[in-house]
Amino acid sequence: MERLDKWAELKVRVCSDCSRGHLYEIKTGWCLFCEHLQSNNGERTKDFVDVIVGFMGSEESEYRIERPHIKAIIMDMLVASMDTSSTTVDWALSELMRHPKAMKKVQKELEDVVELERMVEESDLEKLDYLSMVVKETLRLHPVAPLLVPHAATEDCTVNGYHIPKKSRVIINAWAIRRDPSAWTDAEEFIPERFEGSDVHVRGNHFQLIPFGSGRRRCPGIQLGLTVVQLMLAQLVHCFDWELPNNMFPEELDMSEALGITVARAKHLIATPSYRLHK
Ligand code: HEM
Repeated sequence: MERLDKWAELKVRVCSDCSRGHLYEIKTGWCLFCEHLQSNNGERTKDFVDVIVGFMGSEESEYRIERPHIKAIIMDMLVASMDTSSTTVDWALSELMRHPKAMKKVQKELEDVVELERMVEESDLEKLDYLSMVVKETLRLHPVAPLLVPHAATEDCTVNGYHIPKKSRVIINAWAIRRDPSAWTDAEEFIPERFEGSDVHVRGNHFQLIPFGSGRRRCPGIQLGLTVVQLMLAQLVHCFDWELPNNMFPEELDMSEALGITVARAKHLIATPSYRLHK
């Protein structure tokens, strides 16, 4: 009910330049496109929208991009990036709270690399090896899109003796692969150290770990997704110590999964932060 009421409050605003209606807040009176077109004078750093707007109506470019395409691309990016990234951070923080030793190890790494006088920055991430292992292990245990996205065979093929006719719908169970005992020891356990000295990555070259899929239709947002998740998680555990409510023991934290296209925690993670930086 609450959510419906919120939608009812939303008013369609009209851009004062192109006169099209938009559902989002228009700060300048212009919509996203007109805002970008008006301020495309080299004074500010170009963003992603500037780059695609630059292709609009261009005769020379091999791409024919117009407003509806840009809207669809931005919508695709928002839908594909928001839940996936935030859910991964939620699972990572939950796992760290269930494993206080791992939490201490990440915080110690952050203290050594960043210290406690400032916040973590994106440029610090490449030096945070243990944090990167924690994120990999989280994506192994909690692939947010457990069945990836349905694929279709473009030609007849045979995999492991199974014939797959052209145009069949193929669904990959990434969730089951990550707990395959022939690929992982103690598959159910959260052990970031398993990636120490290992070249197994999440980018789709190692089929035992494919939280972003693999091949030409794998997630195109891998780099952005990993950066956002690592930076958010680093900031949360660098800036704050976290405590579970009612003196709950770490192992009592409920890790049940909710069913959905992306698999989130069934119950919200409730934890109390206390600030730990010196500034
Ligand atoms: C932790 C973060 C993320 C995870 C775990 C994730 C995971 C996935 C997975 C599993 C797929 C399906 C791949 C397949 O079926 O083979 C996918 C597709 C996709 N992702 Fe992500 N994603 C993340 C972040 C992002 C971000 C940040 C963006 C863009 C800004 C993005 C854009 C897309 C798009 C556009 C597709 C569809 C690709 C296609 O159909 O060709 N994702 N993602």
